[in-house]
Amino acid sequence: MEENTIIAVENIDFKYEGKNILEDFSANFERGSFTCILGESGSGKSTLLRIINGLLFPQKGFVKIDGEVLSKENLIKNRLQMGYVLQGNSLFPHLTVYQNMIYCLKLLKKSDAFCKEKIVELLPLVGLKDDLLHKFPDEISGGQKQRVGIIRAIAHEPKIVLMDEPFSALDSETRDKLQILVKDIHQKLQTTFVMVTHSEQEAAILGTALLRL
Ligand SMILES: Nc1ncnc2c1ncn2[C@@H]1O[C@H](COP(=O)(O)OP(=O)(O)OP(=O)(O)O)[C@@H](O)[C@H]1O
Repeated sequence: MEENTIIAVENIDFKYEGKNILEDFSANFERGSFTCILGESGSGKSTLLRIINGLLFPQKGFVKIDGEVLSKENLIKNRLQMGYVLQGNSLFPHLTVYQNMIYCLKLLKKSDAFCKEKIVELLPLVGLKDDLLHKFPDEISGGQKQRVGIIRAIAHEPKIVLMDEPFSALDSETRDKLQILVKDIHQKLQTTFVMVTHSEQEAAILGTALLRL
């Protein structure tokens, strides 16, 4: 594995109910890159993201995160080094905006004061105001939910941020704004981003690398 590789997917096979989705598939993701995954519907883009996140395990081959083979034993540790933004509303409905944002920080046992400081620092980055913090997800707009989801994914300073069509449920104006915002966040944080998208245009705006399935 090259030194600059942060995620190595090595010769994986993945089947759902006997149907091959990925076959002897390999890919390397460079540290600090923004890889956009493009491909036809059903080609296995979301499946690949779930395999990288350890939500699914391949029947053959493996994924290495920073040189370590992802396994059931080190799954929690590795997951906490990743952020995950999903399509549509993936916020916990029973938690407030603030509680959603600090979810991973709390799993990492960060103090209340640390969490508060971190969220105050991140709010302007995604263009949100603090009057939203005590609302519940069903009291805010789709664009605001995705902004909250982005904070939840980056607040614990993960090494890797995975995004699965994060803007697909949004109107074009909100989508354009959030694309710029995510590009800025990537440039500021220098974190590795992997994003599934259907849009060649989005991939051209955001991606520093392209992966076609
Ligand atoms: N839980 C599941 N059980 C069985 N088959 C599944 C399951 N999840 C996905 N599939 C199938 O696996 C294939 C790959 O799905 P996946 O969601 O990874 O594709 P995708 O490239 O992300 O598609 P899209 O662009 O439509 O979101 C599809 O044919 C899908 O129907």
